[in-house]
Amino acid sequence: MELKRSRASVGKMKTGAPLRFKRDGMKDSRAKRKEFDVGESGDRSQSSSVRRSIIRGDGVARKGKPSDLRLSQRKPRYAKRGSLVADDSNGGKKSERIAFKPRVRGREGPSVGSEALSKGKLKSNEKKMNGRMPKYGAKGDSEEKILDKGVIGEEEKDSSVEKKRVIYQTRLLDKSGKKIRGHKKDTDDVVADAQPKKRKRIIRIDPYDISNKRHYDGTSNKEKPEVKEVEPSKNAQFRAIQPSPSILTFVEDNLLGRRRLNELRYAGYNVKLPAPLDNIPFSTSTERERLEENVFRNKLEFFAAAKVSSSFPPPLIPEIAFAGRSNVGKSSLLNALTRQWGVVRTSDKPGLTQTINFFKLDPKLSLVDLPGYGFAYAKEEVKDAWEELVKEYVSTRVGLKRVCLLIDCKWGMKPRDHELVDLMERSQTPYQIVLTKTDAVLPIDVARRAMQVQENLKANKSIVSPVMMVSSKSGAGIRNLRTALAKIARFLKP
Ligand SMILES: Nc1nc2c(ncn2[C@@H]2O[C@H](COP(=O)(O)OP(=O)(O)OP(=O)(O)O)[C@@H](O)[C@H]2O)c(=O)[nH]1
Ligand SMILES: [Mg+2]
Repeated sequence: MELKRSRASVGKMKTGAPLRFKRDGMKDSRAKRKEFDVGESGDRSQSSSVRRSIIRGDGVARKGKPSDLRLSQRKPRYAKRGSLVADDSNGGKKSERIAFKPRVRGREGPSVGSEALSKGKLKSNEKKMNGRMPKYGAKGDSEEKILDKGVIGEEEKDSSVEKKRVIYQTRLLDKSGKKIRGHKKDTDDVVADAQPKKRKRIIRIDPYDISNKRHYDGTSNKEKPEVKEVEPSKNAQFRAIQPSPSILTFVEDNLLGRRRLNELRYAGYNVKLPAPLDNIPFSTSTERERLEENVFRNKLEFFAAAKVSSSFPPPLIPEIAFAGRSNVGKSSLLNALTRQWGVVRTSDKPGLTQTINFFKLDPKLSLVDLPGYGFAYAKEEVKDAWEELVKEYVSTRVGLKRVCLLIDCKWGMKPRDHELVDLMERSQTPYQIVLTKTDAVLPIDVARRAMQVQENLKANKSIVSPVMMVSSKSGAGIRNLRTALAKIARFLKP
């Protein structure tokens, strides 16, 4: 066997580039593989540290470093897919692109023949490598063939163009329009693609691997899961409320709920005022004079505060109390009713009013501002004490003519509100529900809330109808509440 040294490789010998050889009579692809195999050892074989020998194709052993052997056993670095190598087929002038070398598992070692592995450690190492490499048997052989096909050079590529006879199965119909089965028709010869076909990627599945399998959890897909009837949320329940026409009319007539300025303007209100509907903040006595109810024209005067029941003033004058959760707007409502802003202190911080405050409005009537219950910026024990005080007041106070139970229109009645209602029911204290801050919600929601409260408490006996709806900010509904409360004063005896 004779090896030809390519011109290009001879030229590169001086510069340390790898050598390339071509055997006569060997297929080009084989020859190139030989190039790769012998590759790196090239001129390094001149090195003094001789440990191994590399067998050349003609059986002559060449000396080289152990690394050379390692490299030769590995896939050559420059034999990557699409890499360029010099070849004398082109006269050594140009570099040519060789075909893709497909990756082949387990057969990437040197393709030296068994006769070549006759000397030294190389043989034993090669054997070791072969022992380590997975053996695919017949498959490996086929892959070897693919490898050979894969590395064919340009010349062989041209020669490997073969004409294939491709048979297409066409559908033929008989006269009745039925399909004639099994008819094959020869078509024209089709020139197959000259490019070598890409090898199909085979994914081997381990039949014993259960890591990716679904575990059977005992329920079959056919069985329909029980559909639990989910109770609609509180919000959904609220949205489903249909207010009565009378409530809706009342809301519209009194411009309750959130309104646009234009709407108020068309209704004849001076929107430049902070509270155009009824309230005139920092009102003077002349403005109070215009109030429709005499009793509310009087000056509101603070006369007592109580932290405990023992410090309640004597029940000489009939009282109307304002109860409710903290920050619901009790103190603000007192100011709005009397058009006397600043007499009763208000704050956006829940828990401002901490004592029971008594205000004299008329020789026949006093208004009582109660501390709130529920959330407040105060210690738990203090809040509990307020609640107890309020409960004691509404259930035992002599001369208490009515309790206005204020409910925030946005949030509705809470459990503590119901507690107080129950208490007043037990003590037969007359109470009236007043929805506050109606300007913060839509008119329809004001109506819904009124409807909801009315429905919830319709069985109660001490409740005074109807449910009042007010806004201390816009003044909506204040006039109606005034009228309702003035009636109490009218029939009272001092
Ligand atoms: N938007 C709007 N805000 C209001 C209304 N009434 C009161 N407020 C506001 O609500 C906050 C609380 O008002 P207060 O009158 O102090 O409430 P309260 O019930 O006396 O509160 P406590 O004394 O802490 O129990 C204040 O910031 C008021 O401006 C109303 O009708 N509409
Ligand atoms: Mg208050």
